[in-house]
Amino acid sequence: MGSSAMLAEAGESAAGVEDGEITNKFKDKLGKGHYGIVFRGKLSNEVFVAVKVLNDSTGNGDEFINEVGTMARIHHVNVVCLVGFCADGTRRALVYEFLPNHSLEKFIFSNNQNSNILSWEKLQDIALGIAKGIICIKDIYSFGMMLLEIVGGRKNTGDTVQNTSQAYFPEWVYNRLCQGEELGIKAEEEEHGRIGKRLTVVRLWCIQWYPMGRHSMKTVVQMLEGKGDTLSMPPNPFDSTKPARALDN
Ligand SMILES: Nc1ncnc2c1ncn2[C@@H]1O[C@H](COP(=O)(O)OP(=O)(O)OP(=O)(O)O)[C@@H](O)[C@H]1O
Repeated sequence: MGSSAMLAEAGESAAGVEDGEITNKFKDKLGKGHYGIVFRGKLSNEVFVAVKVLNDSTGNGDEFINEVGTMARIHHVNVVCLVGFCADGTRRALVYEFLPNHSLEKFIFSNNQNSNILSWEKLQDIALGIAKGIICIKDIYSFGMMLLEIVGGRKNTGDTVQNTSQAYFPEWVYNRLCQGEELGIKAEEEEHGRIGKRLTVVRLWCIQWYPMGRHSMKTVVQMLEGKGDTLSMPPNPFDSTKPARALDN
């Protein structure tokens, strides 16, 4: 299957992932995502890596190999670099460069109101950086869901949001926007309110029911950069009756 090709480039073998040599027998768990558990590891050249051991998978692995192929072609400063992978029957693992600064999640969902809270400008920069990074995997929907977490994860304390979880519901957000009502975005400055609204509108464009109704990542980048008159109101994302067409150039 050629599963060790990339690791070989890094001077490693797939067996080193499987038998836990790279991860010191899977001792140091970094976290858990939807697709598996991530362990800290070290290659023989002393380079730290993060090894994501995927949940039990089915199928013959073609999809996995295709996915790896796509990820391996992405080289962007804003996207974590895939160092290698391992595929042995249904056991699969991905090896990434190790990122020491924790995940975005930690900063978005921090319980401490005073520390680790990212400014709206920073959040916008991060969203833009990610959009530029994935401009060629075109996963617009996932990007929209991530924006949902970025905006909704902020502590919304305005009177308009009785229940902070409302900010997570795109339908609620969409209706408020249509009625020109406040989104309950906590913003001390007018500009911050504008950024919050911009991120919200972009995310609604990204999660349109029909893929053809979603904006391209190129347009998303322009919207996030605030270029031109690109911040038009999207159709109702949940209206599955009429396929909307995005107004991309
Ligand atoms: N390259 C990495 N370097 C350091 N830590 C990582 C790395 N990748 C993942 N982690 C840690 O492992 C955790 C789980 O990551 P994972 O990519 O599996 O899921 P996620 O990004 O949280 O969400 P999702 O499952 O939706 O992709 C992260 O929150 C982070 O703490």
